[in-house]
Amino acid sequence: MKNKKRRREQPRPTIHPRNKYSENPPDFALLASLYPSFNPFVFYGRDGRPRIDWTDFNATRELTRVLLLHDHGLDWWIPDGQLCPTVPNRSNYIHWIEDLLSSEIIPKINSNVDNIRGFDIGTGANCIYPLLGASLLGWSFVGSDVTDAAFEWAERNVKTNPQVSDLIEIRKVDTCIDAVLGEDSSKEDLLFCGSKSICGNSIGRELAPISSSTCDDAVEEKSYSGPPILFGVIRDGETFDFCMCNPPFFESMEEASLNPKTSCGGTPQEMVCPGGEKAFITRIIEDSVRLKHSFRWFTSMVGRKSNLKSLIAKLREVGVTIVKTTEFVQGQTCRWGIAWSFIPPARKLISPYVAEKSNLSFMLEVSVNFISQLLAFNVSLVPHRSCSQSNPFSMKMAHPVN
Ligand SMILES: C[S@@+](CC[C@H](N)C(=O)[O-])C[C@H]1O[C@@H](n2cnc3c(N)ncnc32)[C@H](O)[C@@H]1O
Repeated sequence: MKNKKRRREQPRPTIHPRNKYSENPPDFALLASLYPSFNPFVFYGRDGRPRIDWTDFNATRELTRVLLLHDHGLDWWIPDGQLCPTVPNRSNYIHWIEDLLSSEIIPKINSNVDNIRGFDIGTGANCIYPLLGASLLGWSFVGSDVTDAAFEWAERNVKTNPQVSDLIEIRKVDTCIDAVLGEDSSKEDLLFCGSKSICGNSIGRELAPISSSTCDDAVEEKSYSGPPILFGVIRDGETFDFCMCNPPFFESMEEASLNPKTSCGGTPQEMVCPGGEKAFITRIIEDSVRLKHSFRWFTSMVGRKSNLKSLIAKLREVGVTIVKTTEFVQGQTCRWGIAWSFIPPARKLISPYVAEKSNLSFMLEVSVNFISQLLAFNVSLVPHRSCSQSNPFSMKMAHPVN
């Protein structure tokens, strides 16, 4: 009882310990003194502390610009209205992936390549994840997007930073996907062609949804019906250590505008998708089945905790070997991270399924011929450094990977 009480009293983690801002939050007064363009957005509250108006898009964009410049040496800009990322929050997702990769529970796909290679689904005009991943950790990226604005501005943000530009490729998703579907695509697969819009906007043209054989009841009526996400975008023979995604969370702009406390911009194309994030991530899961040999980890951000349960059920259904979740506490709001893999874990496991109430992560039992499964994935069989975690079901990391 005592222990329980003590556990509850512990403060919730708000920021990853390796996050640049975990010990030193952005100093608005300092930034205002160094960057005259930021100065007009800073005011002082009654307590004498410097603040900005989080509901002012120009203020949040200028803060992001000066933080990327001051702390990361990145020259960055986005046009009015495009989704403006908050740098400390986006960094948390990068560091969580860093934790997943370094845990070595899932062996490397390509042991010859030292360089970590990621795929950022929906990189946006801001291109924030590739810019942070490349500048903080030297990772290389392909960042995809469907809109012209995202493609043009992401490319611009890469080109204005020659120190990372060789590490980042921006890939425009071909919205005419009947040309790129693989041989195993059935007639039930979606066809989407012609419009430059993605899901969510009235311009989008939808045809048949993806094969119902892989859909469970929970998502049947809200299948994703937009342009390709991974399958059809990943090229033959490409391999990645991970993919990441900050999906269009919402089903409508009304839903997206329910948080008046901040203004981070965001166009309908960036924020909205029929079926919302659940449909979008479900499609990523379906794609991951087809691309299971091309990625070590698949990951996505999840905006609603209630969606985690059905997404995890879907992952079990498609036969993943491991699922990890985490919580990102971002100011007043919470987001979740979900990660999965089809690669047999590096250590043989005992229990078929462990999912405590407080711990949604699990690994499936590695049952049949462990070594031949590893070989099928072309993973390195070199012994790995031992992990500090003794219990693979609750991989304890400095930041909670629950
Ligand atoms: C919520 S925004 C995330 C932008 C950026 N990654 C960030 O974190 O600020 C979602 C992005 O996904 C893009 N998107 C939507 N459908 C897509 C698809 N099928 N393939 C690639 N990108 C897509 C949107 O255009 C938008 O830029």
